[in-house]
Amino acid sequence: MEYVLEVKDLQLTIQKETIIKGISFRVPNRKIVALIGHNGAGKSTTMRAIMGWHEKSEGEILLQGASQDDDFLYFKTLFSYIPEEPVLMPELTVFQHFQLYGASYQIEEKKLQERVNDYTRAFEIQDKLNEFPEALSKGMRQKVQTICALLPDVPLLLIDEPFMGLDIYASEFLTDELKRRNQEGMSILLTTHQMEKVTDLCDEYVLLADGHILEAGNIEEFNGLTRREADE
Ligand SMILES: Nc1ncnc2c1ncn2[C@@H]1O[C@H](COP(=O)(O)OP(=O)(O)OP(=O)(O)O)[C@@H](O)[C@H]1O
Repeated sequence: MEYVLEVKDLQLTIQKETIIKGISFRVPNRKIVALIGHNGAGKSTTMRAIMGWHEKSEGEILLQGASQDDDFLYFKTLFSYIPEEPVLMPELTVFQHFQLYGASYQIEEKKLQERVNDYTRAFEIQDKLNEFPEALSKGMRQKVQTICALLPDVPLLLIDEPFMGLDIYASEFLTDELKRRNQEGMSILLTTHQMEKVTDLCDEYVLLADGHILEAGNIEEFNGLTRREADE
């Protein structure tokens, strides 16, 4: 199969307002695709629709050919997600979050332990394993969430503003790690407002504006975002 993700004619309505207005795009195998656009363009809503957090009103979403509508439990094993805002569970410690991800993605114990060690060291939170989220700074919570999503070997990683809130070292490590995991075969769909990350990391882009796709193509063809006034 040539594409890991296929979004076909996706339409989504929230409180009677159509937010996503019939978009189609694909993420090819082993590629990094940027979903870009101004605030409110519909990037996070599209991400949430792919994950099944928002019910779509029309269209189809396929991961490795498996439809979101057919076997959602299986569909969910094919991606992991870094949300824009960390959503950790207050009653679980940092390490328990990692164990939960290990169990839900059936990660082998030795591999889980290795990845937890490597990532907590790289993100400089190895001394926080027994802390609860409330004792962490926002950036540290973001790091925990990021590590959770990086633990499994999934075909597709979805990341919404991955660099926001991370310090410079963490941001550089994450950039390199995304490149490395991509080399190993993981495809990535990410949103970011940091255009230098788009050109550094991504192979292709999809430019959203007001719930439509304005342009899409190879990253070499990307000319940057015009000012919002110029779009209207
Ligand atoms: N739960 C909701 N209820 C009502 N409107 C919503 C909801 N979620 C999103 N919207 C609206 O949908 C539109 C798209 O929002 P979305 O968060 O997808 O944009 P975005 O491109 O991710 O923006 P940003 O760059 O600011 O994160 C906005 O007009 C927003 O107000």
